[in-house]
Amino acid sequence: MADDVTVPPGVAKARAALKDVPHEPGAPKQDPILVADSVVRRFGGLTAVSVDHIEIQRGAITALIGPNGAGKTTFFNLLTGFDRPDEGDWKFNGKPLAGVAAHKVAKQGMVRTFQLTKALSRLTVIDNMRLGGTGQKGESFWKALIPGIWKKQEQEITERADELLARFKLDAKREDFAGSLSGGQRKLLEMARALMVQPDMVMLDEPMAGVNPALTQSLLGHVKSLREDGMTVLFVEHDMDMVRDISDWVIVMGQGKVIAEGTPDTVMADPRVIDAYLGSHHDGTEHDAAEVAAEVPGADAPSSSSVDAAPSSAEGAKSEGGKTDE
Ligand SMILES: Nc1ncnc2c1ncn2[C@@H]1O[C@H](COP(=O)(O)OP(=O)(O)OP(=O)(O)O)[C@@H](O)[C@H]1O
Repeated sequence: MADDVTVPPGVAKARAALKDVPHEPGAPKQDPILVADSVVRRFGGLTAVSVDHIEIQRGAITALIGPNGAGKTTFFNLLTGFDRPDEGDWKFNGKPLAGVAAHKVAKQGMVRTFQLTKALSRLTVIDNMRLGGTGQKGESFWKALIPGIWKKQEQEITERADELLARFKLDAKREDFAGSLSGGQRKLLEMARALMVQPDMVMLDEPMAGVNPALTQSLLGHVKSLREDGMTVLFVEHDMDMVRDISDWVIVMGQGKVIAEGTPDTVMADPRVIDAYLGSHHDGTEHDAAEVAAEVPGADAPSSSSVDAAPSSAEGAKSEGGKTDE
């Protein structure tokens, strides 16, 4: 490809690592940062997650997609310690992490973004950042009791927070209440806050939800820059334009299982994937053809993020209680 000359080093490295990986569920990776086996989560009679094997390539951006109810969020919650599996094991950086509590998972270097809760909306932007910095790698309770060390650490946390606010162009909002930010700025704050713990892997939950198309490029740029900084990114997203734009690899879930894996182009043309999305609409309710086409990755959807993003935006606004950029 002619434009390969200008491919940034992080992209080139991720592509090279994934070049020979077979496009099939559970495919082994060259250098996986996360390996999970036989992860099952049931809610009563419903098996929400039943993942036999999954590997996430270090340094790459991997998208986790699938129709509504496929089990993506539940799987995310399990991996990050916010929910417990009925069965299953996984290792992060070679260390077992199954059943480990969320704050300890973050200390190991795997962190997820969170939508701003009402309580956090009432804090200033800088206080949100400082809060994100507590529980850093190496921080101990006993050290925190010694005033000198505590003060120094607090100063370091504030310096790091200010650096990140500048990087995410939120420095002008430093003293504003987080609740006053637009949808896109909130997403930037969520990402910046996650970086306070200097993670190896960042997990983003619908980073495009509630984001005005005008801020989309800036947000995508920030996600890509994480890869250039050597971080691994795993994200759940319904916006297929974003998935196509930034993913090195795509993992598709359907009814709790991994049903396909591969590069964005191959996955989105995979009949199993298209079937899974169409199948999710075989629920007895009537759906507009354009609505189905917009959500099915390989279908001839009117290519518009706004169509894809519409349900996510509504969800984002609903769950955050905040305003979107629109
Ligand atoms: N706490 C819970 N109690 C009971 N059922 C649950 C619970 N959480 C999730 N489920 C069910 O588990 C299944 C998987 O849900 P999950 O939210 O993980 O899917 P998803 O792929 O993230 O969907 P979406 O894209 O709509 O967010 C769904 O059928 C859902 O109703």
